[in-house]
Amino acid sequence: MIRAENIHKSFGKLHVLRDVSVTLPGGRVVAVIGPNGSGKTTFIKTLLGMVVPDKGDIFVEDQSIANRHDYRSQIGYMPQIGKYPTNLKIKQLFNMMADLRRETAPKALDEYLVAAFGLREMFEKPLGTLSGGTKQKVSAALAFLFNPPILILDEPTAGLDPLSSELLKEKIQQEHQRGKLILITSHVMSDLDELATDVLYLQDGSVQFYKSLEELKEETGEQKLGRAIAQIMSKTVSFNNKNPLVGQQS
Ligand SMILES: Nc1ncnc2c1ncn2[C@@H]1O[C@H](COP(=O)(O)OP(=O)(O)OP(=O)(O)O)[C@@H](O)[C@H]1O
Repeated sequence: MIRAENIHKSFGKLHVLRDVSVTLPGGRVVAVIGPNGSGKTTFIKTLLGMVVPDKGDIFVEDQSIANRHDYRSQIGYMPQIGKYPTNLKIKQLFNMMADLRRETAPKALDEYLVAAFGLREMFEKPLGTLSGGTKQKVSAALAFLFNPPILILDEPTAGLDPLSSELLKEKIQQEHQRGKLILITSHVMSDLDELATDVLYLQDGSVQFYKSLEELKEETGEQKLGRAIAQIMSKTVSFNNKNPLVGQQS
């Protein structure tokens, strides 16, 4: 379980997170949704300790993460864009991660995605030579490798081909069935519709709502998450204010 309490974060004058307080329990798949720039990645990074909040605290399994890093072994993280040393081979990256995790890693690694994505056949390839989609596969396989109880996936299916995307979604569903907490940010509403149990909606760095998918669909009268979100966004975003063409007629 993760608990965020009154998280604030600014970059210079830009207030990116405003008083974010949420509890993310085990056994749930929470979709973190919001317009571009609404603070989703920044929020995720505060949970990982990659961004330090200006105010507020985060608890993982009831322990504050302030000035700690050991809790990170409980989290598998798939970044939006994996940045790896270009000359390192896939195999070396996996060995290096296993080495770093030596003390906390389980005896049996979860190599399901390594096999499903055929990564072993590419083990000798340097990371700098991989296509964007293959890099995504490496990031996904690493996130699941140490069988962590919490998974944080930032745009996990972006750049994956349809088969790989299905394989990853199947894996996410399996891990959900095993009671893990899974956080996903994505702009692909159809994926979230299949995977999410709850929706955390951020707008300008504030929590606009946090509710179950079922509740959201019931309230909006929509059967699809995409339509439910579009309905909410159309109420919160003033189209005319954002439309550069409005008011330009002479
Ligand atoms: N390190 C940083 N320094 C300065 N500004 C930053 C930094 N990280 C993020 N921002 C700004 O904070 C805001 C929120 O960014 P963030 O990446 O969290 O949004 P997001 O909701 O994940 O967006 P998207 O949907 O486009 O991925 C943006 O305006 C971004 O430019």
